[in-house]
Amino acid sequence: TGDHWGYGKEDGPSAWHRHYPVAKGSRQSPIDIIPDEARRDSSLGPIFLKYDRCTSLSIANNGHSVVVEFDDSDDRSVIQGGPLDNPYRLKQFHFHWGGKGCEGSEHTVAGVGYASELHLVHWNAVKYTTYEDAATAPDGLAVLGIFLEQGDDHRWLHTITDVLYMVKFKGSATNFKGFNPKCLLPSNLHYWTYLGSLTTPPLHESVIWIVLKEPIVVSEKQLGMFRILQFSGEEEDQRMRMENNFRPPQPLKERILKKRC
Ligand SMILES: Cc1ccn(O)c(=O)c1
Ligand SMILES: [Zn+2]
Repeated sequence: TGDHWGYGKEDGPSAWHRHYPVAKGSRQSPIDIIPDEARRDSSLGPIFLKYDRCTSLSIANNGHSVVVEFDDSDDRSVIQGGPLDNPYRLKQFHFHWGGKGCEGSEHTVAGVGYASELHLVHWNAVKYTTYEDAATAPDGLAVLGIFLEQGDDHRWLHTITDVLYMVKFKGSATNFKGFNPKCLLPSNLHYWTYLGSLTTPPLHESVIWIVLKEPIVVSEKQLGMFRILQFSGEEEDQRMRMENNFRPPQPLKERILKKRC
């Protein structure tokens, strides 16, 4: 049992449509962002990230990425403003990355990918009772996407990379309290926004995407730490290094990409 999908040749993004036909839907993610084609929308205000009282709980390897889970039992940490009609509660964040020296982001900008992409997943607890309900609703989730560019060491990312050895195998998890993802934000919160989907199965078309224009900078050494993770469990014989866990861009179809400069 468990997930039958992955990022390999047989079970990767090009095969996901067999079990998840919405993969060929009208609002799939990620997309290639073409800045010149993004429409400036005067109704789009700034986004506000109220993470000061956030409560991280654990860090885990779910066989597809490394995920930091938060206590989302109240509105202590939310994203609001921008394209959002109400606050969305922070539930988890995770990363997508490539192989050594290769691109690994999900969104691309004018056809160019970044080394990695951080996704902060929030859900609409005003309209929906549970995350699961929100995850299937057209305005249920808001995911903040942040590009990671290779360069100097990131001052705070080591807080995460230092504990990755504890969640090397699929299904492993450990306590991870007191981490505030505010330290992973770039200085400028200008963004693109569009209506899309989860980028992993079940690929629900329930995400209001907010992708920041300014990447954060992390070192190749820090990126390399993510590659000690394995897709496979400790008991499985073939060792499968966790890398290239990204879905390529999907057709924009009838959607408009908007921006707030
Ligand atoms: C909810 C969810 C699940 C997977 N990914 O990649 C996302 O970006 C968001
Ligand atoms: Zn993601």
